[in-house]
Amino acid sequence: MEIKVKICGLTRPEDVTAVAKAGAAYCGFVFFPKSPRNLDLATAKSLALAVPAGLAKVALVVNADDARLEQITAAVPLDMLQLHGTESFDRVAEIRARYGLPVMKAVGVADESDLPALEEYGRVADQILVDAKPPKGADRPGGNAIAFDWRLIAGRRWPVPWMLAGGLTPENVTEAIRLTGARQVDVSSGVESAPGVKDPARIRAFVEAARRA
Ligand SMILES: O=C(O)c1ccccc1N[C@@H]1O[C@H](COP(=O)(O)O)[C@@H](O)[C@H]1O
Repeated sequence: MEIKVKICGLTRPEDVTAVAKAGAAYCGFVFFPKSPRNLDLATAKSLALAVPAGLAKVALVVNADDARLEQITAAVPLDMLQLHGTESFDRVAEIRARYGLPVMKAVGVADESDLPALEEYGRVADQILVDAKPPKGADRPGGNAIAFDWRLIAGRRWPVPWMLAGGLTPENVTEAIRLTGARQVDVSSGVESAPGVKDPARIRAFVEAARRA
């Protein structure tokens, strides 16, 4: 099975073109004001409408309440919600039932003690995103270009499909896939020329490197 790539944090129409051309499976739009990739609803809608069929559109939110989720899902055509905050098991299940979209729950990993949560969220979410835990004092829970020790999850499997994230780059993604056995990978910072500015050559290189694994 071919490795599926998600490129997260698109902000411009040319990013959509680059991601589609490179052959990624998912693209991500960030709705988190403290992120350099944050989008307003109008921009997100116009980007999403430009996404070709076959490239899944994912909205990344952080502890969003119902009012915010209603705004986003009403304005932007989407294929998946990515919950990247401290959403509880019940909240994940509630969002999944209420919005009619598959839900991917991000879980931060720094050491062994973080692994049981992956199993537990795997019982309520459609997919899990295995990401690095943010550093203390970070102003966002992801998108920090930080990797965790991939050996922690080598050979582990969960009840639902999962994606590897955190500090991935075109230079390290082949090794990350070989070590962890991931079949899906997610990147934001590693394919940028500056925070929030995607680089088409790095996007292409990332997808090619993931396929080489
Ligand atoms: O990208 C962001 O700004 C962001 C903000 C808040 C939560 C998550 C965010 N990004 C996600 O974090 C991981 C890892 O990103 P990186 O490749 O290390 O930059 C990825 O899933 C992004 O979608």
